[in-house]
Amino acid sequence: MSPVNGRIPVSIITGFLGAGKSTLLNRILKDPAMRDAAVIINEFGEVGIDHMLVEASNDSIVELADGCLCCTVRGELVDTLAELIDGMQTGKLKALSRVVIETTGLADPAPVMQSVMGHPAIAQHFDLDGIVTVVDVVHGLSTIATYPEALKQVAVADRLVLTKATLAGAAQRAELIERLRSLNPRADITDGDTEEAGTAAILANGLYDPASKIPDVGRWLKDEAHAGHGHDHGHDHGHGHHGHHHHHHHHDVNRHGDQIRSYSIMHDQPIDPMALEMFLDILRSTHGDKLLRMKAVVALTDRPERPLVLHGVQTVFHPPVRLPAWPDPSDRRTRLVLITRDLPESYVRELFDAFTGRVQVDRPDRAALEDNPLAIPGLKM
Ligand SMILES: Nc1nc2c(ncn2[C@@H]2O[C@H](COP(=O)(O)OP(=O)(O)OP(=O)(O)O)[C@@H](O)[C@H]2O)c(=O)[nH]1
Repeated sequence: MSPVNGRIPVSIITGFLGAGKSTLLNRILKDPAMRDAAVIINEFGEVGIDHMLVEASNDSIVELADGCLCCTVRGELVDTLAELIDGMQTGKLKALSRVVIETTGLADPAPVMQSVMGHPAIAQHFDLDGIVTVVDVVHGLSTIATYPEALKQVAVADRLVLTKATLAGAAQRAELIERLRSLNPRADITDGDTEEAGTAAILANGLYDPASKIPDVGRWLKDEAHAGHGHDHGHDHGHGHHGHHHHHHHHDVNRHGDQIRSYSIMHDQPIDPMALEMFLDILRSTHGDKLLRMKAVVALTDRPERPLVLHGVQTVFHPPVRLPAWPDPSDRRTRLVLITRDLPESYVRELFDAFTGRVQVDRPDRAALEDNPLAIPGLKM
């Protein structure tokens, strides 16, 4: 793959929380055609987990050495793209064949696209080469109906990749496809479990053409162009966003309404597997519907040197996976990142503390909760 017109193709992988973006990206990165690609991963929450998982779950150390470059966005997307150009011009980076941007699950794709298409200095060097939207067959329909971001992600796609079909029925899949077609008649629809879905070819979709999309897409892009680059997307409300994450305004979780919150929990000591299981059980059974996304890398008392990776997507908890080792052996702290709707951080934190032994005055501890799960603080909210 060599850049067209001297400009570098940029592909965006988007899709709602937990749809399977990173899983797909990990597969694509194994394609030799991705050797000279740069990957930009956006995530929110003050603790990064995605970069650990992307690196850990593909043998990308080799791919990195081969020239596949992984970087986590530190500032705005535009700055990052500008840095890539600068790196190539000063010889610090070899010529890139492609850039792939994985957005957060709540990303409104319009500002991301606008960064590439609407910024003169960037557009001189990069061409938007397609938007791949990952849609989870289990949650797709309800997610599109509930979250405008999910609907936009589908409407702007050049290609839709369906995941988790084996966890859903054929009728559910057919109904989803019908809805996807009504929102986006032209996008190619690819099954995520096919070989084709895991290759670089699905990123190459020809140059982006808003005219072929439903009329709203053009309007969204115009809205973003009007909004300019320096506008304020919301306030911090004192939750969760520190340091460089202030710059992530494209992905500021607070842009998505007051009820949606992202927060993280860190823990220094290995956790008893039973305690973890009970914490998750109670969280899921009492408030699973409010848990949009949970990602965790956990040190268990049983083999703390091999962290457990947990993925919760709404009410579905995927089978946990043990990593062979910590991505960064010098930091073996447990991290949980949660994205919730109408579920306060204090509730989750107190529940976690109750099971991991950080008992507080006036709060039920683990023994009390095992006796009477209804003693959970906030349960009667
Ligand atoms: N059964 C099944 N599980 C899948 C499939 N694709 C992804 N998963 C699982 O779904 C969970 C979430 O996948 P990710 O790839 O992390 O999803 P994501 O879209 O990157 O998540 P966010 O970055 O949080 O938005 C993981 O446990 C994956 O193993 C699929 O096609 N089938």
